[in-house]
Amino acid sequence: MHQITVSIKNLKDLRGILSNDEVLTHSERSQSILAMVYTAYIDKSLLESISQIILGFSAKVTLVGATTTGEIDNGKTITRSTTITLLFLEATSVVPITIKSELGDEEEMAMSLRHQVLKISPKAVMLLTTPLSSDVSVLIQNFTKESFAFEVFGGGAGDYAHECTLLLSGTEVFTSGVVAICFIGSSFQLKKHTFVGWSPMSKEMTATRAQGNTLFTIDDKPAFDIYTKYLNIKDDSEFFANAIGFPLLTKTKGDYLAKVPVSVGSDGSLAFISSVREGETFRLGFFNPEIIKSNLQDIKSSLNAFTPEAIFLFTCGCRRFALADDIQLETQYLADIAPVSGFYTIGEFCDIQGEVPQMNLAFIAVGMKESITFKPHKALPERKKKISSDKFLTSHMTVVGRLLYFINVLNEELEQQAITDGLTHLYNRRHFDAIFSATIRIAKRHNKLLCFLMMDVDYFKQYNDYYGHQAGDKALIKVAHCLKKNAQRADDYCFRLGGEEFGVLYKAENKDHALSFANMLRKSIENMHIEHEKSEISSFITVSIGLACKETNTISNESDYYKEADDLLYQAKKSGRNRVKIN
Ligand SMILES: Nc1nc2c(ncn2[C@@H]2O[C@H](COP(=O)(O)OP(=O)(O)OP(=O)(O)O)[C@@H](O)[C@H]2O)c(=O)[nH]1
Repeated sequence: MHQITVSIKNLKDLRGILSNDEVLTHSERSQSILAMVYTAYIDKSLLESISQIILGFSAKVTLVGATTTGEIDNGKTITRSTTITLLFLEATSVVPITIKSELGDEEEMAMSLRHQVLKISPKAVMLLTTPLSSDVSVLIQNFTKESFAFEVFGGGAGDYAHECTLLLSGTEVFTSGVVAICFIGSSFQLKKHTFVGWSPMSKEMTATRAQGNTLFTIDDKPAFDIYTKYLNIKDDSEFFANAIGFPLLTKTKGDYLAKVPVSVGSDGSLAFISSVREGETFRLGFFNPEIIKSNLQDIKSSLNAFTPEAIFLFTCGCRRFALADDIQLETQYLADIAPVSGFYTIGEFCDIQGEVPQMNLAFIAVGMKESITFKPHKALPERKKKISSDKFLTSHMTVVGRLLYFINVLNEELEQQAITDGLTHLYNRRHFDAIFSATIRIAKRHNKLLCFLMMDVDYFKQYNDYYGHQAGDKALIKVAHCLKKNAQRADDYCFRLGGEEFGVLYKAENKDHALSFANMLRKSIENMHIEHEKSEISSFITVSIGLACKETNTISNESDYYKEADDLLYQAKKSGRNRVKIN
């Protein structure tokens, strides 16, 4: 395998390149040639002329191309240009599959693509898509819905004006569809890496209303609020450029995926280029040069050990805005391992543990080789300028990074304090109010019984009067500790609702289970044997419990549900204390 990339200014340049000795020699030796054209110009006739020349060069050529928001020429980021990459393959064949489409038939397009790809069993499939005129998330999700035994990677064609993108396949130039380049051959090998390089900084938030690529509400408030409230980003012509620095980060398979909002709707909704799921949680992220540096170093050592013969980069156009001139450091970083080509995308993707998320802001590096004979690792040449001492980590960025880190930690501490009761360290009443409605809403999606338990310490006034207020505090801490110790499942929540009153929210298979759990809590408290001489029903501290269990679809009103548990607690007290009353 051998890769040559050149930038051309005109068709004469292209003809010159195709007649140079290096190209002719590799062409002769090759079984197939993949020619890729990446161009900033949304110019159909330019692509058609390029196609005529390249296809006329050799019958071995498979020609594909895309418009871009930046091109990569031997690792160098260049803009407003046209690059031609020729990948000479000695033992691999390349089969292109081209599907043109209209908006809305992505599912059909995906099925047809899948059917055609499966027939030829490729090792890897590189996809070029048209994100401005088709829903790429739907295409990719359906294409990879069932298991697949090939690697997938690629990116969306770009356009500086975000108006129209073009794909090229053979002699065809079109605005909507997909081109799949299938690599077939037993000696073809590939290694992919991806990272984002933005770090989370805010509290976790939930997409409470979303459909398709539109996010309407975050934590039940208009989604745009988070950009105005926390970042002072306005809904003006600069919105996209400002929001790039602060995308929403979702955690997927241990790593963060970034989603950058592209525009704001009149209802305060945010539009993205990939879909947003209701219930999805995320944090606001910030651009973190330290993470980028360390990810690049990891990729470099992994790719160096793989000894690729060519590297393709699919890197999000947004990275160029955020990294500005430093972008060169990122794309050139791998160029001393193998020739690096590629382009800046609108949305990029690659398979991660069997799934292919549509990414944003990501950097994808794909190393390829054909040789199966052992090659010793190339010792990495010393870079004249080490990445750790370069512009990536100017003192300014380090300070900003650390300040953000500080804010983050502070944020977490404040958040924890705001929801915790100072005496018992259980969740406080305020957090109960937030969790109670959220639990009811989320539980509606499951079929379990939701249980709300209200608990009150018996004869606690007498306890305080006899043992003193401080001893009373200690007793409350012990009761709280006992609750926490016994209610440990991920969706058990214990609260101090106020004074000597506690609440537990939990789920159960049925009422019998719910009741025995409540009785277990009650007995555990009595079994702590906290002496209570003034109790009329026991020698130790005991509690009374009201327990309201509900099928979640029968809860129409939170306050009625709360009152039901409260009334049951009252009945437990009235009927003798140290007992559970269930509905
Ligand atoms: N030590 C201490 N006492 C508290 C705290 N909060 C509330 N209390 C006391 O808890 C007692 C609650 O008394 P009551 O509401 O009369 O109830 P009770 O004595 O437990 O009687 P029953 O609930 O009917 O069994 C009051 O004396 C409050 O002052 C606290 O944080 N620490």
